[in-house]
Amino acid sequence: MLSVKDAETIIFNHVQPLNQEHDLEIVDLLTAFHRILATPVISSLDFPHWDNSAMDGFAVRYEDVQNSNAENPTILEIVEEIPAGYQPQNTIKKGQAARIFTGAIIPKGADTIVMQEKTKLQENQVFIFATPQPQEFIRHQGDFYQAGKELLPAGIPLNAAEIAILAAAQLSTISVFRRPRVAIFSSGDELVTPEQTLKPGQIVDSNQYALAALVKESGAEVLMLGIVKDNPTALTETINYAINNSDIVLSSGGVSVGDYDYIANILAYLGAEIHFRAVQMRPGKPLTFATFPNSLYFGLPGNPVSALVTFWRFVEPTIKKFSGINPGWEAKFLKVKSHSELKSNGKMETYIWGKLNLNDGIYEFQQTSGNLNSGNLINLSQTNALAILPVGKTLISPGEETLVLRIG
Ligand SMILES: Nc1nc2c(c(=O)[nH]1)N[C@H]1C(S)=C(S)[C@@H](COP(=O)(O)OP(=O)(O)OC[C@H]3O[C@@H](n4cnc5c(N)ncnc54)[C@H](O)[C@@H]3O)O[C@H]1N2
Ligand code: MOO
Ligand SMILES: [Mg+2]
Repeated sequence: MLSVKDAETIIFNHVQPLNQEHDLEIVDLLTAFHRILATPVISSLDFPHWDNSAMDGFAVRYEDVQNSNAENPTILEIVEEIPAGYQPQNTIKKGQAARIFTGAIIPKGADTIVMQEKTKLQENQVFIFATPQPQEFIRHQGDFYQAGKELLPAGIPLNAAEIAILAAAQLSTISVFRRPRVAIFSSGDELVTPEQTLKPGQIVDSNQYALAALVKESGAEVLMLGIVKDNPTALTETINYAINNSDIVLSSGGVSVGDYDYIANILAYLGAEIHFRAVQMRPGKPLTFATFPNSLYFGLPGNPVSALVTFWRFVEPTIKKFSGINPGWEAKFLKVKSHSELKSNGKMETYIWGKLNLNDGIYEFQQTSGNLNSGNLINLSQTNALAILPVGKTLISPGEETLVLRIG
């Protein structure tokens, strides 16, 4: 059976990220949050824009104050007060200083700031009680960034820091990648909506809602196509619509070997290239991956945990890579101590859901309580990690290290 690693390689090799020229949207600073920058940003401003003071104090000439101490303070004449936002009018000459505040422009002639705690102000004179370092507390023009260089590279998600940088650079129309469009539907004769009355044998289509939430969390747009009966005609119609109206299609159910599991046949009928129909993992074994000329298709297994585990392991990084995130679209794994005993039959790469708990600042994995059955979605609540036992590993004892995938 195909290993998880090989399945991942096949999938990610088929993900062609959004195009830097054609897949753009222009957004403003307030709507840019969590969008992906599509083109590199270059500013024509230096940061800082001009030499400025890092402290409230006095702008001085270093050579005037280089022998100052508490017993022999240097006394300078204050010729100007420079608050932030004010353009200094005077040049500081020998024996002179300017009163200055944090962020204000350094006046001509001055080369050093003495913080006010090391001074005493008396009328228009300042007593300097300590010798500063030359250039101390001056933030020089261009120290942080020089105009014309790359300020932000394409492919990064715009979080608070990046939005602050764009605002500071006065760049308020921002070119981001459009959101990928992900179609979702559920297949199964037994499925009803949360609003419908349950008849014997029926269950609620919870996968559609879970997947919609995860797709949104991954930064994509959701196209909800509802519940489709285990009926080849209805499924063909839905899949055909989905592949023509989205970049990525997620179905859940109908991918195993049962008589009513039609998905793979319909994909083949519609001309898909089916890359695999099973992966050596549990839960999630019947995961199906296929490609059409303009869309990627994931046939997720119907069991609620299997659908989510395969989403976290394969679909989330696919959406991120497709969105243009680069670098950093890959799934992130941590090595942590396991608090619980973790078991597997050793035949499949096994994903065990649970929590990463902080213990004295160190993460520990704790398996969820109750039944680890891929049909049991109840104990998925508040889980935030999947511990992974590789093929061949049957036991991880408490205190032993395990690999985990962070989720949510
Ligand atoms: N003979 C075999 N039977 C099964 C195998 C196998 O290898 N040989 N694999 C099992 C595994 S593993 C899984 S996982 C499931 C996958 O099944 P399907 O993807 O075909 O899904 P269904 O048969 O349609 O449903 C399975 C299960 O999940 C429930 N379900 C389906 N859709 C939803 C939904 N939208 N929301 C909530 N729950 C859903 C469904 O009622 C079933 O209980 O196959 C095993 N069988
Ligand atoms: O391995 Mo299936 O995906 O659990 O029930
Ligand atoms: Mg089935």
